[in-house]
Amino acid sequence: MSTKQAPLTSFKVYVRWRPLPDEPGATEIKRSNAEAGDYQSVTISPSPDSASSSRGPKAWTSAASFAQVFDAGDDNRAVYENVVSQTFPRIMAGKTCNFFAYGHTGSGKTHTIVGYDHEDIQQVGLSLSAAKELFQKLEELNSTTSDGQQLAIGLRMYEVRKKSAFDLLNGRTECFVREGSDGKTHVRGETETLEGGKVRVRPILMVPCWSFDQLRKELEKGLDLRATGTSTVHDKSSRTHAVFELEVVNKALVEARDAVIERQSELVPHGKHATDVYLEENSKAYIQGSDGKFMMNPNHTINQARIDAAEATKREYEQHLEAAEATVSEVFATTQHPCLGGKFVFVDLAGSEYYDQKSVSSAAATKQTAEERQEGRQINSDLFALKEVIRARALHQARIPFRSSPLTMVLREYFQGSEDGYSAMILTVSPAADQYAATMNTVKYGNLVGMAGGDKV
Ligand SMILES: Nc1ncnc2c1ncn2[C@@H]1O[C@H](COP(=O)(O)OP(=O)(O)OP(=O)(O)O)[C@@H](O)[C@H]1O
Repeated sequence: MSTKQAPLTSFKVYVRWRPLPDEPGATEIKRSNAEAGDYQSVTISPSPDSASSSRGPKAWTSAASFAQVFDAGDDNRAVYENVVSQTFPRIMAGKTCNFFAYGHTGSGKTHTIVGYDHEDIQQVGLSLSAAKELFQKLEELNSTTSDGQQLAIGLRMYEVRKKSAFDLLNGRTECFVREGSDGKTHVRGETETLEGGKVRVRPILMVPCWSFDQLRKELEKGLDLRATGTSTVHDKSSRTHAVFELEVVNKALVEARDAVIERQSELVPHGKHATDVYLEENSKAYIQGSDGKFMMNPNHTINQARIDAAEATKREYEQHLEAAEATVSEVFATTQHPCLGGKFVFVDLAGSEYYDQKSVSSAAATKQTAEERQEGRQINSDLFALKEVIRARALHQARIPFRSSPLTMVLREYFQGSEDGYSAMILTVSPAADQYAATMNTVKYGNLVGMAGGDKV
């Protein structure tokens, strides 16, 4: 691992080499890094003599766009301590920090974000290590906090696939990604009709966890539901972007948010009734004459009192909703803990082999089904959109293209979550010679992202 730490700017990109896969005949590419100020550049070449060869892939050197480079010998703990741990002051101030793993299938994204060993602290992925350290900090605060204000970690886990999100803590329920009239992205499930005509649309479920063991068990249950497709390279290849969110919550916040969902359910039938009454009264007020034209119906007077009564009831329920929303704001305003609402977001992005589908060999492309090709195109456009969002933010552009893909729509809340939040991307790459093209594509993508990030614009 390079030991130098780049300053904590708004976006940083890291490179992580995985060990050479234990396969017969596996050979390594040549690779090196060079320091330039606080950052590093990476040089890769397929074999020691290829730089001078006139045929085949050549050596390639990135710009100095990487904050740090982790070697194959660096374990998850080392990555955690260098990438995530330093962001705690922001989380404890209630901000949002996002961490993305980007790389080719089998390069170590899931290994980095969640890990395959959930017990050994050296091996657990970044999300579990962050949960562990966060619980330690919350326990200290809880020791001097009254009962109702005790802090916990709210866990959300979902996968984004095509235009939907699948809630991993709620039986993989499909939720739809939409923009609301308030300009915010809403990720909500199917409409459920409840007793008394109430209509509920649930957001992604958040499970409050009061101990590390509880959180780990919930996470493992969610992981069992992760979709795995087939891949020519890695049979557990994920074709989805998996999002793991850890938010500092307390009982009052959980209850206040539940009350908002409840008040929204109650409002829906009254809103619908008010619209129905208005339309009914107005449609009776007009009749069609023999010439086909509409005219006032002389036998009907609009019952304005009926319309007003329905509107008044609707308004009453709107006020209940406004009061519930105000309670959520009040919980934040009156908390003794500024960390309330602080969020870690870890994203295990879909395989980078889908990025720039033009580079997929025709042999590999013909092996894909039509659905796989369509899925590949969507992943490609998600990853392109993510790069553009990061770029636009770094350049402080007035218009950030969050709407370009369902992935960036979902991520909007996290990017906008707090003004001085922080994001990092870890490029996971393989040193195997037969993965050279994939590695090159990953590093090139990260180079573009890293060039845009933080203070390098
Ligand atoms: N840095 C690493 N150290 C040790 N083992 C690793 C490392 N990176 C990956 N591996 C191992 O390689 C295998 C594939 O890794 P992983 O499942 O994390 O890949 P992935 O990038 O998430 O792939 P996919 O996109 O197909 O889901 C796993 O068995 C994992 O434990």
